[in-house]
Amino acid sequence: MTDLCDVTIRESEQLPGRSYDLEAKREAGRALDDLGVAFVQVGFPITGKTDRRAVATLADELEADIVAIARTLDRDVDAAIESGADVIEVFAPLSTRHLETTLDTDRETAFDRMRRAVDRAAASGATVHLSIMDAFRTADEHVDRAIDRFEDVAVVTLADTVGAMAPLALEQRLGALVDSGVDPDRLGVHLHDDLGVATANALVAARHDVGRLDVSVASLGERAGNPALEEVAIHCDREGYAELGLETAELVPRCEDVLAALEEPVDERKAVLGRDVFEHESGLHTAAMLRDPSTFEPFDPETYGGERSLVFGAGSGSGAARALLEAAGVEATDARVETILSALEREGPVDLEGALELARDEQ
Ligand SMILES: CC(=O)SCCNC(=O)CCNC(=O)[C@H](O)C(C)(C)COP(=O)(O)OP(=O)(O)OC[C@H]1O[C@@H](n2cnc3c(N)ncnc32)[C@H](O)[C@@H]1OP(=O)(O)O
Ligand SMILES: O=C(O)CCC(=O)C(=O)O
Repeated sequence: MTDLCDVTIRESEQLPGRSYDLEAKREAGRALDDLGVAFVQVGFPITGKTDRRAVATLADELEADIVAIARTLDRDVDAAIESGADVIEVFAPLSTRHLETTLDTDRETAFDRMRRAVDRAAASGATVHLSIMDAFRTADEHVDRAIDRFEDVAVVTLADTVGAMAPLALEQRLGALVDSGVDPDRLGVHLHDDLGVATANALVAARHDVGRLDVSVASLGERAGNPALEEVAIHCDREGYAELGLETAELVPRCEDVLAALEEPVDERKAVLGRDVFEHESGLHTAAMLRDPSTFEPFDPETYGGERSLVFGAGSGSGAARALLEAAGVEATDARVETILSALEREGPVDLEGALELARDEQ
């Protein structure tokens, strides 16, 4: 079993110019809860009372465990404790690059600060997760040491902070960790999509049965975003990579609810959620799909609460016209096919019902 951690609210708000009010976060959180996501990462309480209130409110209202993030600083951990988060996720880097530029300290001091922050968070009674930023540009030995040293935290997340990881490399790294005896249930993975393979990477992690997998609706998140929740969910459902515990029949509408709550548009061609993805107009495709929709679709969108639409018009061919006449119960003579094609060209684009109406008129 892999628990999904939805990071949409926290990650998407880091995009330039974004700010979501409490009501938007509550609505988004409710939709994620209905979907059955195990963790919802809501905010960064040290940033101010808006995030503290959002974490506190959602922790009260949702079934999902609410995650608040904190640097390895007492004030960050205290703010996360005060917010009442179910999970305090302490994050810090161990890569040489980040130690020099972000923390301006040495690795041992960074380890000591992690220990202090983790102990402080744990003393509050909250569950503690630890996220190693930039983990895949960090020498393996340091990450391995963190996994080993922080055996007391429920999950150690490895973050591909800049989205530089490739699926085969991730496969090797996670495989090596599991082969060396690390319990995958203790591992989390946080990925970014800068090189367009975040979902592929997430599937690699799911196949390794990691305990926590971070995703976001429609990939919303810093820069190119994170693995798309909906893509990961459908792959896992179809291929059996991991049991995610989601209400998959509600997947599309609940993701749409999250986007509506945050007033975030989705690209028309975005896989699964984009408007164009299950809309078909070209003649050869619609002709075949009238007989069997699976000809040009990887899955029936209704399985996940979505819907397909067929569009007819100038791009329709005689195959589609014939199939429309057959579906309307009208004999498909050559003359009728010609008439239908002219009607579609004149009236189109029309939806399936409109096209069937034209076909029935031929009776
Ligand atoms: C996981 C991520 O993506 S990080 C989340 C990014 N989100 C945001 O930045 C949210 C908006 N940010 C903010 O509101 C502010 O930047 C705050 C409240 C987070 C921090 O504000 P401030 O502490 O005043 O300063 P600033 O933003 O410059 O933070 C830099 C400090 O954080 C420290 N720092 C950064 N990461 C860490 C870490 N993981 N652990 C400990 N310290 C850290 C730096 O060393 C630096 O310390 P210094 O001030 O002693 O030099
Ligand atoms: O893993 C996390 O949630 C925090 C770290 C992060 O967002 C990142 O490194 O990209």
